[in-house]
Amino acid sequence: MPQLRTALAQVNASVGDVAGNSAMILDWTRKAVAEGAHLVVFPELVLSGYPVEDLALRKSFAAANRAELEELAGKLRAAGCGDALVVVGHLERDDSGPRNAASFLHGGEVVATYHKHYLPNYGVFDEARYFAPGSRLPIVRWHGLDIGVVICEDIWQNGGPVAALGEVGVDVLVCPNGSPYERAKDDQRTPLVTGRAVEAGAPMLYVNLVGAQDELVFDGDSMVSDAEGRIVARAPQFAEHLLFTDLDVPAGGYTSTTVEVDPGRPAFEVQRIVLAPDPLPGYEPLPEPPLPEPLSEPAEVWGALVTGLRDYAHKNGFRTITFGFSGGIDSAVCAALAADALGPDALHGVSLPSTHSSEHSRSDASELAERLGCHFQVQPIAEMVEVFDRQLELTGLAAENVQARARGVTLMALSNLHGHLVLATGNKTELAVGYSTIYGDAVGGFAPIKDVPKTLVWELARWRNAEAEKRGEVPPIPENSISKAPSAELRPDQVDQDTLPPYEILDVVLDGYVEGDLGYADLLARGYDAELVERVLQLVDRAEYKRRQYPPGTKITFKAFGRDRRLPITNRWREVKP
Ligand SMILES: Nc1ncnc2c1ncn2[C@@H]1O[C@H](COP(=O)(O)OP(=O)(O)OC[C@H]2O[C@@H]([n+]3cccc(C(=O)O)c3)[C@H](O)[C@@H]2O)[C@@H](O)[C@H]1O
Ligand SMILES: Nc1ncnc2c1ncn2[C@@H]1O[C@H](COP(=O)(O)OP(=O)(O)OP(=O)(O)O)[C@@H](O)[C@H]1O
Ligand SMILES: NC(=O)CC[C@H](N)C(=O)O
Repeated sequence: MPQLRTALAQVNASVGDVAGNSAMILDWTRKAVAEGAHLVVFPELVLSGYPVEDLALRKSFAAANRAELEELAGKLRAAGCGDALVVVGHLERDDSGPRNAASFLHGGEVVATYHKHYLPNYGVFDEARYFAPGSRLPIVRWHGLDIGVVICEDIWQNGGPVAALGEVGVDVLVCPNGSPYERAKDDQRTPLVTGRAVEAGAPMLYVNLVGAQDELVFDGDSMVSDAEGRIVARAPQFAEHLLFTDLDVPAGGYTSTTVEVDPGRPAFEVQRIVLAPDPLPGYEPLPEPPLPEPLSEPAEVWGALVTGLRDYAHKNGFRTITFGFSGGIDSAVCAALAADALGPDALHGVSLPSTHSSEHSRSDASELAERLGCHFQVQPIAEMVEVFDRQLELTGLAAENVQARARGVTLMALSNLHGHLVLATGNKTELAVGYSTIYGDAVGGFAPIKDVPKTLVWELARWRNAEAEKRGEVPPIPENSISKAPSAELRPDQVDQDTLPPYEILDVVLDGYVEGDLGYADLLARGYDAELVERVLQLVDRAEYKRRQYPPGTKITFKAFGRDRRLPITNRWREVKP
């Protein structure tokens, strides 16, 4: 018979909205308590939002977080939730500096606080810049069970607080997380959660944020592992969710108050808080919900891209979106994403034909709008371009790029006029090799597919159309946009493949150079053509300045351009000597 009903609140917090996040925590705790939860756990830094970046350094922000936490404890009691134990992630500051903390709230009070020990400082994370690491392990005895807490990165490193809690003995381990999505991350996450549960000898309650913050998407995927390492409950990805589990754990009682200090291992101070020493009587558990079906790879990426775009727009106050519909694959995929994220009525597509635009670019663009049921207008740019060409006597590349820039100016004017968010439609492959016009098609506020390699753009288009067919809906993307050869249409009969290697080869080489950080010799050792590798590396290195000025966009890969890959713009190092 179970003795503890737990609820994991997989919620979408907003960075900086301390009052709004607090109201959300209150609301979700009420729902959980109404369903009989004794323990409610929220994600990492849920009160401040995550990541807060340099807001962590601001004393006023840390003080507001701590004050709100204490008020929240009172509000929870006033709302009839004072008998529950609620774990809330929050920012605070003490003499050592800012802390990434999680506190236990009960009976109108903050009864114990844990400070994250391992601070991730790689990839997109900079937590050593912000937080002082903690070394105190509060263990709260609640209805006869000893409950310990660790935070996110604490389970990604060996020999830290989980090992220590395993030694002293806990009955339940809770883990609030802010773990961003990337492709195939679940292959690491699930074994980590189950492995740490086994290590601690206790069920692990892993709760992750959901929703997006700038370039990061949190996919949720909260889960519960039993002490033997079996996943017994799991929340869906990309949706808010309250995950209930009835725990049937034999209370072990603590074995020790101190942790053995191994040389080379961090020391921890165990702090015992007894709130309710006796176990609850056993009760009838809730029926166990089935584990959600894992999403297919393209469905998961699509979910991440939709979430990233929707939350960027909404959290920044945009209700509508505009960008150029060229009839090509990139703008078509961006349009399908925007329609899924904000609804077709929020999408305002614009065809911007120049003298080099083909007939199919216009017809494919209008067919896209028709299929999606979004707004659509045609704004020819030929006359604007002609004025520039004549006045500045433009030829060659300068004349080609003015077309892309006339489009950029037009779209930004429509944004100013109507308040639309402008999307830049570039994909990861183009960003890598600098295949876009700076201040031209690179303008915009958000770039939804900037971390999606071109070959994956096609795969997503085919997948999204097939999904529509399965559901008996109109496939959103015109077949011609998928099958035709990509072209910038900046001069007559131009196609991408005149100047770039075939995308199938390019993406593989880029994967080695960008994601794998391989050097020239390593790439040759993989059997790629030397001349092609040289060219690709030169293109990538030269385009750093352009990438640095590209709009933010959703991260889906292990290494996205931006925070994940920081290279100097002014840089004379060349893998291949000129
Ligand atoms: N290190 C540096 N730091 C700061 N700025 C730097 C710079 N190096 C050049 N620049 C500036 O950048 C300018 C060159 O960049 P930019 O004006 O963009 O021009 P550029 O990169 O030379 O040309 C654009 C390329 O993208 C292709 N394109 C354009 C549009 C769409 C697509 C597509 O299919 O999606 C492809 C087009 O065919 C062409 O190959 C220079 O004139 C200079 O002002
Ligand atoms: N004729 C056009 N009308 C409207 N927008 C355009 C037009 N041509 C280009 N654009 C805008 O500029 C972006 C870059 O397009 P371009 O055709 O140069 O290359 P692309 O990377 O192959 O993109 P796409 O696959 O969307 O065509 C397009 O996605 C679109 O937003
Ligand atoms: N917030 C964190 O500590 C996240 C770090 C961890 N490696 C993750 O990606 O899940």
